[in-house]
Amino acid sequence: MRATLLQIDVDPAEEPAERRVRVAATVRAQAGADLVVLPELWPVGAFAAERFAAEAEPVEGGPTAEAMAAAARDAGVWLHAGSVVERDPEGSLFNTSLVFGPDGELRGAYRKIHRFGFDQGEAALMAPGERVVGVRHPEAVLGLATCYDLRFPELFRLLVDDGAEILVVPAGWPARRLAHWRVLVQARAVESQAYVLACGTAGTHAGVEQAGHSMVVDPWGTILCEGGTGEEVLTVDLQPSLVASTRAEFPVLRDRLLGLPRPSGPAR
Ligand SMILES: NC(=O)CCC(=O)C(=O)O
Repeated sequence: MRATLLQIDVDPAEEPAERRVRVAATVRAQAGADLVVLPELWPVGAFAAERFAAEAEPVEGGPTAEAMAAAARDAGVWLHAGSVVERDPEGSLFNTSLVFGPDGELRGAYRKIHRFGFDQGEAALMAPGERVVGVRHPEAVLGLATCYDLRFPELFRLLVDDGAEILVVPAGWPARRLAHWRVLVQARAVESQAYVLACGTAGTHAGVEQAGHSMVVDPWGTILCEGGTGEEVLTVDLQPSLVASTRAEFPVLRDRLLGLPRPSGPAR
């Protein structure tokens, strides 16, 4: 199974509409891939909070969704189109990831559950998602998470319990916390015994330098590829059967002790 991560440079000098055209052309150039992955909020930038409301769009029929559906169809690829600022019919905003099949049909949408910003930016402007989302790709079950979600292993446990074999994580991660990113991506792969495809943005927008360093990690925790800091296309071959064989040979997930009582008082 060939996976391609498109690490996109979010340059504020390029308008979202121009970026959509450029990214759609890059997706079209990936014919032959089994899965193409884009980063979090690449049309506007994950930290460009002042533009979220103006760039918000519906999940179906919005400019990013339309452009990505057409690009997936033209290339004949499964496309995790990263995320967009979604505006729902009631006017609430969400950070929503979209997955399209090779026919251009929307196969899954995930609203980011953990919003970043500690009461500012995304956390102040967007509503949280409330649903754990998996998508059945012909080769493996995809488990969806977004950026800051990486810090919440309990979400990944739920994804694994729902059958996820490839965890797909679009991100807009700052360079300042690159060390966290690398550890967290690897940790989610090791504890889940799953592939992690973590696709970040490059460049600097809203004064926040992006880490880049998109990564693919296998179920044993081995880093199969890692990007640099600029715009980049990373292609890697995955072996989905490795998920089941790793879980069978080293059955750590089987040893989970569920239902432990919560501590009844402070530890002494
Ligand atoms: N876009 C994000 O979710 C950023 C997350 C982040 O910067 C962090 O967890 O650190």
